[in-house]
This record gives sequence, C-alpha cells and structure tokens, in this order.
Amino acid sequence: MPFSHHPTTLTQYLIEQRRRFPGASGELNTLLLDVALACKAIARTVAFGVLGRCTGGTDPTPVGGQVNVQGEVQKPLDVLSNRVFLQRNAGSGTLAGMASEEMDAPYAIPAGQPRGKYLLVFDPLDGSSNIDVNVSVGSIFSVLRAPQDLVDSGRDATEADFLQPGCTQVAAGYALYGPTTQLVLSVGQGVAGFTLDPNLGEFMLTHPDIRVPRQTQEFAINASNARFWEPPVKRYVDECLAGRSGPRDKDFNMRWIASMVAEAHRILMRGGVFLYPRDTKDLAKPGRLRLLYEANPVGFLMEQAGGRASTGREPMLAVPPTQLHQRIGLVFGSADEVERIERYHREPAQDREPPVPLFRERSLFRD
Ligand SMILES: O=P(O)(O)OC[C@H]1O[C@](O)(COP(=O)(O)O)[C@@H](O)[C@@H]1O
Ligand SMILES: [Mg+2]
Ligand SMILES: [Mg+2]
Repeated sequence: MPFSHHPTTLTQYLIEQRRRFPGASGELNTLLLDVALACKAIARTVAFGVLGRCTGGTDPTPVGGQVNVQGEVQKPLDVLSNRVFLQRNAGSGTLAGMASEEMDAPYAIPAGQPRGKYLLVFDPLDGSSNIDVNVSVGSIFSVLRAPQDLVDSGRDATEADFLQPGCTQVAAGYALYGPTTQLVLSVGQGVAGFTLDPNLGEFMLTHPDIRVPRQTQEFAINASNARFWEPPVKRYVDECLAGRSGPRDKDFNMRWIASMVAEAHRILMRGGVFLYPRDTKDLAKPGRLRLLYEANPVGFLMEQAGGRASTGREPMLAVPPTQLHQRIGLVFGSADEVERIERYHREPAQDREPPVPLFRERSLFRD
C-alpha cells in the first residue's frame, strides 16, 4: 500500500522535483498546477452528470453537436472541457501556445496576456462516448518546449511549432475521472500518481513511484476490428486467445473500456498491453488514436514507468510528427509484450509455423 500517513500534496511534490534542478524557474510547476486545476474543474463537471445538463449528445444543450477536425461529433462535455483547459492556462504566463483535439488550429495566447516558454497539447476529454453510460473518462496532456524563435519573437504558435517527437516532451500526464479522480504525471523523473481528496480539493500523492511490470497476462484491443488487422496483430491476438493450449502456454484475460486514459491507468497500476494498431479499416486513417496528444503522452508515461510504447514498427517517442492531428497505430504497456508485438512486425508472415487462423478453432467467437 503506497499511501503514507503524511500525504504529500501535488504542490509539495512539484517543489521537491524542482529542487533537483537548481536553475529551474518554477514555470513548469506553475503550468502543471494550472493543468491540475483545470482537471479538478472538469472532474467536478463530470461528477454532476445529467444534473449539470451537459452530458448527453442528444439533449438540447448550449454547447456541443459540432463536428471537430477529426470528423467526430463533439459532445457538450468535450467542448466544455476544452474551454476549461484554455481558460485555466491562457493567462498563466507559462505558455507560448496550446493545441487540442477539439480545435483545428493552435490556440493563440490572447494579446496582452503574458507568454512563456512551453507548449501544451491535450485531449480535454478522452473516451467521451463513455459519458452517456457513466463509465470512466479522462483528460490527457503533453508539455513541449516552445522553439526558441517562438519564445523570442512573441509571435503566435503555428502547427509546425508542435511537430516535435515524443522524446522531447518535458512532462506528460492525465487525469482519470473514475470512482476517484486521479492525476498521474511525469516530469521525466519516473511516474507519480495523485488522488483527489474531495474534502480538501487537493491532489495527494498516493502512488509515488509507479512501475509497469514487464510481464502480463492481460491484453486490450477492440476485437470488432479483427478483420482489418495486419498479420502481426492477428498472430499476437490469436496466440493470446489460444492460451495454455497455444504457443504462449498460458491463459490471457481481456479488457476494453473504450477510454485510452482508463486503459493506460489500469496498465500503470497492474500491467497489461493495449493495442489500437494500424489497420485497413479506413486507409485514410493510419490508426485511430492521435500522436501528439494521446500516443506521445501515454508513451512518455509508459517509458518513464519501465513499460514500452510503440507503433509496432518503431518506438512511439521516436516518430517525427508531420501533422497536428496525425493518427497513428499504438501499442503500449508491459515491455515484454510490446517487444513481442514489435518482433512479430519484423518477422515475415510466412515464418508463422503453423499458421493460426483467427476464425477457426481458436476463434474469438467460437470454442
Ligand atoms: O472503442 P472504439 O470505438 O474503438 O474507440 C475507443 C478509443 O477511442 C477513444 O475514446 C478516442 O478518444 P476521444 O474520446 O477523445 O475521441 C480512445 O480513448 C479509445 O481507446
Ligand atoms: Mg481521446
Ligand atoms: Mg477527446
């Protein structure tokens, strides 16, 4: 049980982290505390559910119903959460710009507001299809250093400023709005988890050094996409399903929450592997999840916790982004499983001996 009788607050934790960098200005801490405040506000809104009159996609509500740049209908809470992130962070003086799943183009810090040296990229509400059924959702964010010319010139941030590989992230984290609200973050010194104390309104350090076990017997994938999977993914899942009677010689369990933040949290807590791989469902979309504000922050957290994140072909954090809203195939979690999936991508399909068809004896849907 990691919880101590003298719990540290998020603020105390960040001050402690900063002590390790004597030259640090404290700007990053200010930024992270603003993000945490935004998450607390969103947690509060989420907790009110329909009573807050902003939950469903069908209710006549003042916000939502628009189609975002992803081609997805925005739920009212997507829009409200986005606004909360913008309002909380725009005036802090720590940012040179922000970008979000819910906005086509980067958000310019309003004229007259102080600007800073960081960029914030976020998915303000991840898994928003879960809102209507009262299942966990989250917010996920990534902090990048603003290019020096952006800081020096004071110009508005452009898409190009955000196109930095995940290995350059300064910090990343998420808030999970589940039975409890938790904030999990990394500033590049491991991963720490905080639980919101509803009485105090404070995030308390409850999981000081989160580590992902190398091995697991639990996987997560949307099996309804099976017919679109590439051969290495089919092989991996078939072998998991074959369990003790197949080449893995052990039984696996499967989970699917439909909120990547919630899946990442489960994996950080007890291990597992998550796949939303590149597939052939829609050739215009090389994957479902977004590189800059879903795959990269989760990849940073996994690597910082001793896990692994990959496209299946290369480490996620090495991918040079080409677009703000770029989609990508994503595999993350327990290192041994992710490495196995990478190996299957390297091995030619004909090396599979014997071939294991997905829809025969070892089918997902038949014994
Ligand atoms: O179950 P599906 O429809 O395949 O998709 C679930 C995935 O979509 C997402 O919800 C996408 O996030 P958004 O809700 O922010 O669009 C992921 O979190 C999740 O892994
Ligand atoms: Mg999302
Ligand atoms: Mg979202």
